[in-house]
Amino acid sequence: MSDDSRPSLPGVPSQALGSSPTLGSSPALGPARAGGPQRPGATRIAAVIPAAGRGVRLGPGAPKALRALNGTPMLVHAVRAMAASRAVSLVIVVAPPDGAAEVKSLLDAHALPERTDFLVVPGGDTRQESVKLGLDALPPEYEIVLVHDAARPLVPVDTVDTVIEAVREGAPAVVPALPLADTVKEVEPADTPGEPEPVVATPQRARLRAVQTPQGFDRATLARAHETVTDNVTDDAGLVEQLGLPVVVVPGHEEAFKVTRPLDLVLAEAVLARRRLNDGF
Ligand SMILES: Nc1ccn([C@@H]2O[C@H](COP(=O)(O)OP(=O)(O)OP(=O)(O)O)[C@@H](O)[C@H]2O)c(=O)n1
Ligand SMILES: C[C@](O)(CO)[C@H](O)COP(=O)(O)O
Repeated sequence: MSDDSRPSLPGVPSQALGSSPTLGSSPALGPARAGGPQRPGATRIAAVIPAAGRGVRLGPGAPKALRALNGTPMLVHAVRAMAASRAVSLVIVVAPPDGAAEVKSLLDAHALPERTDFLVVPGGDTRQESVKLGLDALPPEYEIVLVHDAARPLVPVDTVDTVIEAVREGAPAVVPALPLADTVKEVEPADTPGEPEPVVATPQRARLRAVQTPQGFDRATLARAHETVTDNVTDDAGLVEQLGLPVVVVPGHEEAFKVTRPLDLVLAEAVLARRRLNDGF
């Protein structure tokens, strides 16, 4: 059991809405709990969390989003990171296609903020497809949407709020990013793994940024990008770039790193331990 499972916290169990095929054509929009009080006219902001990946690079085991960090599933950390922003009133979790019910139960069993609504929908074969499925479940009144990897469970709330602020100020797409520590080479990829790869170019490092999530969007722009761009790209802002629209960069955070390989789990647990120390627990 995770270190913070709370099977019967008031207000928690009904939030995560299952999207099992038995629930009909709009399963994700089942009996949503009404969100917390909204200022009349306030812009509604939702976060979509693609969590349907297998985590092949992390090695054998449960789907990556369900792996524990300090006893709590990575996905729960990521959901809490989005819900930590008071501006976010809905979180849509895109679950492994065969695991939506399990994800719903998982969210039911963990304490999540009362003011936020939660939906669970099944994902697709690629991250891009999963994000699109999450967007399809977004109720019409949401005007700003964040897309956040479940695999970046420790992003601080200040980073989330910085992204939101830049979208509110009018940017159609916003990415948090950090300068690179390593020099990057462009190579001619080898046909066989392990074969030498000739260097083609050395991009100027000062012009490069490592991009994180949450990425923030004007909802209509992101929906259009997902509907019209057919190339498979590795992040959502890349789709918006292909529409010819500007993408704004704001400062990322080193704790927003992506848990991709086994060593990243070690780092994530160390970050959590440091937070506990700093919080005096
Ligand atoms: N079909 C997919 C593939 C990925 N993702 C999500 O996209 C995020 C970033 O992807 P990545 O870190 O590459 O996760 P995996 O695809 O699980 O990792 P791997 O490539 O090692 O299998 C993750 O939160 C992952 O769950 C998703 O929702 N649907
Ligand atoms: C979206 C992303 O996290 C930005 O860095 C990244 O592109 C996801 O890549 P992945 O290969 O799906 O992990």
